[in-house]
Amino acid sequence: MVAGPGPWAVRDEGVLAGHAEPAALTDGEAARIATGARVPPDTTAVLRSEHGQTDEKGRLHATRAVVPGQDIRPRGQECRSGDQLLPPGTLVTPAVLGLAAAAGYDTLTAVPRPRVDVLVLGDELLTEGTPRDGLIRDALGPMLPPWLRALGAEVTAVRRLGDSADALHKAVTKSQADVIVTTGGTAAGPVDHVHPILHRIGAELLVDGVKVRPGHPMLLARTKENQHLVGLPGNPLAAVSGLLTLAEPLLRTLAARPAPEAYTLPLRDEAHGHPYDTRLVPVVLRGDSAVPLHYNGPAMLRGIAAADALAVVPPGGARPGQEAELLDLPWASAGIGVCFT
Ligand SMILES: Nc1nc2c(c(=O)[nH]1)N[C@H]1C(S)=C(S)[C@@H](COP(=O)(O)OP(=O)(O)OC[C@H]3O[C@@H](n4cnc5c(N)ncnc54)[C@H](O)[C@@H]3O)O[C@H]1N2
Ligand code: MOO
Repeated sequence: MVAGPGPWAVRDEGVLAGHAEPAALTDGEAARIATGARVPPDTTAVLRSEHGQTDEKGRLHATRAVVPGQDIRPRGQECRSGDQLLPPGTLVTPAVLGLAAAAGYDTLTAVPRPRVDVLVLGDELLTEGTPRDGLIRDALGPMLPPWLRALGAEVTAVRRLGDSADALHKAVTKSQADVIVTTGGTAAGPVDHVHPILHRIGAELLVDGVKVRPGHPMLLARTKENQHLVGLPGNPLAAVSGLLTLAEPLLRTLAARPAPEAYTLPLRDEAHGHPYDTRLVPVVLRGDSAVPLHYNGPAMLRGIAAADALAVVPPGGARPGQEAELLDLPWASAGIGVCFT
């Protein structure tokens, strides 16, 4: 850095970052300075080393015009004491953490991620190998935790409970999570224990079935103060349906996050509808339209695994070109908060 017009006599001692305030420069004086070091009082400008030349007497000459203040970062350039850096309700992204630290915050007051316990029900579920002898692979145990994390949850437990009513009762009553997500057991079969257990513990059923396909047996209950249970149907795509329409708004509300803007796109092809209920159909987004995918049956995952979104198809179906509301999948929208593992 230099003080006054050149050429300058160069001080022996340079200035490094992280040290005490250096002595003031006097007119006609220059000193070497490291990026990030404190600029001494009365400095006119910083001259980059590649823009200066030293003559045989050791004096420094600028090889291009020196603009007063150049390469000196003034105090308060980005913010001043008392400035509001971000509005309340901002999601704490990695960049927000960096900004907070840079601005000198040691702690941040934040709404924590809701804690979710996942309870996977079903005696027929295998955790490895190919389906055999009437047993099938558990598709929801691997799918739900990263998906829930992408929706802003902290997954505190994933437990496979088989079809034991006692195990379910114990797991639900012992859970300290904000949200319990169960899979399977929502229907009225002999080993469908979700309704009976909710009844037994005196839970308040807030949503008991939804006019949507797949997923119509999905349910939402308040199990105790500050704890909810989302009952996802066992059919894997039905579970996705409940995840995006019951669990997602609940988690978002608990995390004090705003709802995403609703949006529609025209469907490229016809989408078959249910006669009375809304259907959710996996689609890929191509240009300005949504293309319905095959393999969209309640037990299927091939469609959703290739999809960008679920299209909301009204009762009766949708014609080609008809606008459909879309529910984005977290990885397709690449929204802030996406964190899969
Ligand atoms: N009497 C009625 N029965 C059923 C109705 C109905 O309205 N009345 N609805 C059907 C529909 S639709 C659905 S969806 C299912 C929902 O039943 P549950 O939530 O009780 O689910 P399960 O019977 O436990 O399982 C259904 C299906 O999904 C398979 N499954 C379960 N868990 C998993 C998993 N983790 N990974 C992969 N697949 C899973 C399970 O083997 C069954 O095939 O109820 C119908 N019945
Ligand atoms: O609603 Mo079930 O979810 O059709 O499979």
